[in-house]
Amino acid sequence: QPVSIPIKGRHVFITGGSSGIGLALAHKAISEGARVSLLARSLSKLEEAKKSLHLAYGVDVGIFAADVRDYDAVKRAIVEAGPIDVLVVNQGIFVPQELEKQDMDEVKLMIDVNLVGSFNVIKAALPLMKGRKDSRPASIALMSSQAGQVGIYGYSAYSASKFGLRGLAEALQQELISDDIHISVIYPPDTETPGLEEERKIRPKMTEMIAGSGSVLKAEEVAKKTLDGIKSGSFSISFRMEGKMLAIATAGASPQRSFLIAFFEVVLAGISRIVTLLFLSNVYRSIRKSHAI
Ligand SMILES: NC(=O)C1=CN([C@@H]2O[C@H](COP(=O)(O)OP(=O)(O)OC[C@H]3O[C@@H](n4cnc5c(N)ncnc54)[C@H](OP(=O)(O)O)[C@@H]3O)[C@@H](O)[C@H]2O)C=CC1
Ligand SMILES: CCCCCCCCCCCCCCCC(=O)[C@@H](N)CO
Repeated sequence: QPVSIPIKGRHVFITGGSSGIGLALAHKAISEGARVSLLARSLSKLEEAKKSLHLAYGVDVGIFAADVRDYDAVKRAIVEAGPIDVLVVNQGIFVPQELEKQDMDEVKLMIDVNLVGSFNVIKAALPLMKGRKDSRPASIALMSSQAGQVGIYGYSAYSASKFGLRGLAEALQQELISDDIHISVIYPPDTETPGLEEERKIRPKMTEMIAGSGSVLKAEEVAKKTLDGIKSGSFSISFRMEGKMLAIATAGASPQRSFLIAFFEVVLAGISRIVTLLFLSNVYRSIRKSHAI
């Protein structure tokens, strides 16, 4: 069934909203008339974001300094922020490294922030979302990554944390559909953000080669397409041709609201598997060459 989730005049709560994709989403949501709240750890970065948004649109956003790993802090922030109509669970960290070399602390950090932290945010927001006065459709959007559709060299913990979001989203959609709460999972490729800048300094050559083979998007483009997808209640939100192909190749058991896209998923299933196998054969050939096996 088609659904439309209004943004104008509604409360959009964005975790990780002080930087990168989350901040670009805040700009976009405000430009469409939403009331926006931002949650992140660093108060100074939140205040900077608040200032830039006030400068751009003359409105004040709510800012809440909390670590998504701290359920009580997240709960306090969400109760203070008030009922949420669109929740964007966007926070995420990514420390790419071969697992053999990576500290388990870093593995746990990515799982705790990207996956368990997302559970904390959703658990804290759900009671207020289900009991919302504004009975129009609501949305919970989870920021995944193409690395949440394809496991990539150097991203073992990161991909695991992002693949986990998909299982969470598919289960949660079945639990919340009767409350008119619609789930979206967003799968961006590399996106120009402060996070990517940091990541590029350390990611293994092979990771750079594979991730770099896809598009590199501006945060604004990701924000625009994400908000459009949330408004139309799209369960999977992907970007550019390779992202659309990847979404078809990894459609799995995700729900599909659009008959047209479902038609393409069926008709293009075979070819998208062929393209994926070609992509993978390239990847393994490059790995063999670089390890001179
Ligand atoms: N950039 C890219 O190439 C891609 C990014 N993504 C995903 O998009 C999302 C945003 O990434 P991006 O904008 O690049 O990242 P940035 O590093 O630019 O921003 C990350 C945001 O998350 C916040 N954050 C980090 N850790 C925590 C925490 N423990 N608790 C609360 N907030 C936290 C940061 O604020 P603070 O540090 O103050 O807490 C910041 O606001 C992530 O989920 C990422 O996986 C997906 C595909 C591509
Ligand atoms: C049928 C389709 C064929 C397959 C083509 C797909 C190409 C996949 C490349 C994977 C790119 C991973 C980007 C990770 C971005 C990210 O999340 C990091 N920057 C950290 O945030």
